[in-house]
Amino acid sequence: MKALSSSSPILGASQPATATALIARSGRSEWQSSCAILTSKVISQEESESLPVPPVSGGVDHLNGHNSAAARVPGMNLVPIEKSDSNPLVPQHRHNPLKPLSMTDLSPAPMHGSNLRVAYQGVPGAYSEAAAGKAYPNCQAIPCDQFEVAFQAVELWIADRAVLPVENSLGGSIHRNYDLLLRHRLHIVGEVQLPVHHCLLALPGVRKEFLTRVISHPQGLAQCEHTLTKLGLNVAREAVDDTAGAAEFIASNNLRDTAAIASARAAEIYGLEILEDGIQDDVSNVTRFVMLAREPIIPRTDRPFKTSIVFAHEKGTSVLFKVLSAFAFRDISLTKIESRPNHNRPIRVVDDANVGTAKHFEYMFYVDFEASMAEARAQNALAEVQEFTSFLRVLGSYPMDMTPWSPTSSTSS
Ligand SMILES: O=C(O)C(=O)Cc1ccccc1
Repeated sequence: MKALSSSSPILGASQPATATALIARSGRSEWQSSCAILTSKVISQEESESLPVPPVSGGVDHLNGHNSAAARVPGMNLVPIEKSDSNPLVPQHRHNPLKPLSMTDLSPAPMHGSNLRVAYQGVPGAYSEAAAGKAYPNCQAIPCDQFEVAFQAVELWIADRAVLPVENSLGGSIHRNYDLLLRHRLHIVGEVQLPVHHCLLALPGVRKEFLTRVISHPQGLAQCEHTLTKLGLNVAREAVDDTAGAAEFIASNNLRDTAAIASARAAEIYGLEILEDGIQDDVSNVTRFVMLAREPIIPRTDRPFKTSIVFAHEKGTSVLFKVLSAFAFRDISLTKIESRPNHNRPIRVVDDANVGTAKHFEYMFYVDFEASMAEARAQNALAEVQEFTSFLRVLGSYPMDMTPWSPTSSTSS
C-alpha cells in the first residue's frame, strides 16, 4: 500500500488549513459556550469513539467509497464525479455516480467501526499504525508520508481521524507535533499510551559485525542509544521519517550494511530478521499518541477525562503562576506543561467585536489537565485563565487512556 503524500491528487489540490482557531478576549458567556464544546455539530462519543468494529481489509484503495465529503457536508457543491479506477482518491458517490442524490445520501452515515479511516505518518508496521489499531480496533489505517499529510487527510475528509505521537516516557515531547496541533484546526478526541518494543532488524544472513549504519525515526534512535553502544554498534546513526520506513528502505535497496530500529511486525512485513529484540534503553518505554478529528467529542463526567489547552500572553507579570494557580485552587492535576518558542509565527486573535488581528507571541504554553470540560471546576478554571491570557484554545477534552500495561505485555511489537 502506497502512503498518501502531499502530491496525492486530492491533497495536492488544496492549500493546507493554516488558520488557527482561537478564543480570545470574547465575552465570558460566549467563550464558555465555545469552550464547553457542546454545539449541535459535535459527534457523540458513542457514535465515534467506542463502537466495536468488524474486521476490514484494505486502505487507500477503499477510500471515499462511502462518506464522501460532499455527501456529508450540507452546503458543499455536490458535483457527481466520474468513477476513476486509476485514481483511488477520487471521491465516489456512495451508491452509484449516476443515480440522483436522495435525502438519505445527505444524512451523515453512522460511523461504524470498519468505516473509520485513521491516517498516520509512516508505512505499515509503524508504531503509529499500532496506536491507531489500539484506539480503533479494525479501523482502516491509512499510511501518509508526512504528519502534515495526515492532518490534511482529515481536514479534506479522506480520513476520519489522524493519530499523532506527542510524547515519549524517555525522549520527552515530540515538539514538531505540538506545532502542528496549533497550526491546524483539528480537535483531540482521544489518547493512547503505547508500550514501544524496539528490535534491531537487518536482511537475512546479515550479522552485527557487517553493519556500518543504523537507521530509524529520531525517537527510535534516541530510545535505543545506550543499548546500541552496549552492543558494540558504534556505527553511524541516520534519522528517517518512520521506523517501519527504515525497514522498508533496507529491504527495497537490499542494504547489507544497514540495520533498522523498528517493530517485530515491520520485520515480518518487509522480510527482515531480528538481530536483537527489545533494544529500548528503558523497559517501560511508552509513547503517548493523540487521536484527532474534525469535530470535538461531547465531554463527559462518568469516566476520567483529560483536557489539553494552549495559551499565550503578551504582557504582564507572573502570568504563568496565575494560570497554574487557577488549576491548583480547584484541585485539578496537571499532567503536562510545555513551552514552545513561537518567534516569527503570528497567531490570529479575535477581539470582542470579532475583529481578527495577527499577534506575535514569544512562547506558546501547552497544558494538559485531569478534568473534563463538562465539569464546572474545569470551566471556571479556564474562565480564569482567559482573564490572564491573550490567546487561549482548547485543543480537546477526551477520555484518558487508563489501560494497564507492563513491559512484558507489549502491544506494539
Ligand atoms: O516511526 C514510527 O513508527 C512512529 O510511529 C513514530 C515513533 C517512533 C518511535 C517511537 C514511537 C513512535
